[in-house]
Amino acid sequence: MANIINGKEIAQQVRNEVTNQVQQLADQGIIPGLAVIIVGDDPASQIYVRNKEKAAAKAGINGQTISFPADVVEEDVLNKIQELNQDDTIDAILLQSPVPKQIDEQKMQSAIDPSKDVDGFNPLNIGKLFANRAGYYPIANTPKGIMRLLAETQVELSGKFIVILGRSILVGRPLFALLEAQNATVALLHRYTPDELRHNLLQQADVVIAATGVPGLVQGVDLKAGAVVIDVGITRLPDGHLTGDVDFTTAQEVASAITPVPGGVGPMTIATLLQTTVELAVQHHQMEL
Ligand SMILES: NC(=O)C1=CN([C@@H]2O[C@H](COP(=O)(O)OP(=O)(O)OC[C@H]3O[C@@H](n4cnc5c(N)ncnc54)[C@H](OP(=O)(O)O)[C@@H]3O)[C@@H](O)[C@H]2O)C=CC1
Ligand SMILES: Nc1nc(=O)c2c([nH]1)NC[C@@H]1CN(c3ccc(C(=O)N[C@@H](CCC(=O)O)C(=O)O)cc3)C=[N+]21
Repeated sequence: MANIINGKEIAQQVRNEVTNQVQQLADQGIIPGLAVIIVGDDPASQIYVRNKEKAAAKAGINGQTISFPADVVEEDVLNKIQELNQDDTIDAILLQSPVPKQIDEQKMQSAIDPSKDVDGFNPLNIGKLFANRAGYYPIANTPKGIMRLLAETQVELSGKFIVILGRSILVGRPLFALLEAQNATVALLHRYTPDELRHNLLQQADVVIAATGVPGLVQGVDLKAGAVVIDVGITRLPDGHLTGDVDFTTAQEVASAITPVPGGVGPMTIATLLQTTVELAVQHHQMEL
């Protein structure tokens, strides 16, 4: 039976670290500022944004949410981003995904000042990540949180074979770069990966990270005995429950460690967002913690 990785507990540890850092900054008269922009009324996005706002307030971060109606014109969002770029009280800007069709998400991501880009979506920051550059730059929080989960669970990465399912800029792609930088051999799978190839690669994987939003994509029989399984997927079932991409019941019989949904990667994403916000504030004020 697998060790169930307690994401909630590790996330709480990260949040305690962040709260301490915020207190140190407060002693110098600095309050980190996080602005979250949300466009439209997607209920799932609304919940995430509310969670982020609550978590920021609890840590002593100045969180503000800017809501636009679903039919907002692109120029209004762009103007808001430019205003926040200029605002000295704001250290971190997040544009909640997805956005309605009339908004060019990539254009918005490029407009966010790279030094306030808390999602790490600006091409400058993505380029640094893929070049494995030294020095500080923001990295997407879900992948960054997963790296912390793996470190806290003492999962060896160097020389291991890792399969990532899903190649989004939010999860799969940055994870590929982070894991490869730790000397793992990484396969990045997607919708066009043939089923047979997916099964073959999964059989060999020491670590499996599923981030597709396809419930049940990974079953216990797919896994190598002792594999570490990280389930990023979140799908709300008709009965209101949340489920991941991994069939937890069969997978936990084969895996050596596995993250649950909820209570695994999700809480780490929120905690890491707060951590990155504080890091950006430290950078802006040229301080060290
Ligand atoms: N726990 C957390 O903190 C977070 C959870 N999530 C959840 O993770 C999941 C993924 O999110 P996100 O990356 O934003 O989603 P996207 O929809 O942007 O990307 C999904 C990815 O999965 C791939 N995919 C779809 N079907 C299959 C399949 N059958 N086999 C292999 N790959 C497949 C897609 O391939 P292709 O590129 O070819 O279309 C795509 O690359 C969602 O459930 C989301 O809710 C997301 C962010 C944070
Ligand atoms: N620009 C941008 N950056 C993001 O990081 C981003 C985004 N857009 N759009 C949507 C996804 C999704 N996401 C999650 C955040 C928290 C939980 C989370 O807290 N999950 C908890 C509880 C979930 C619940 O109960 O609803 C859990 O899994 O235990 C999940 C998913 C961030 N995302």
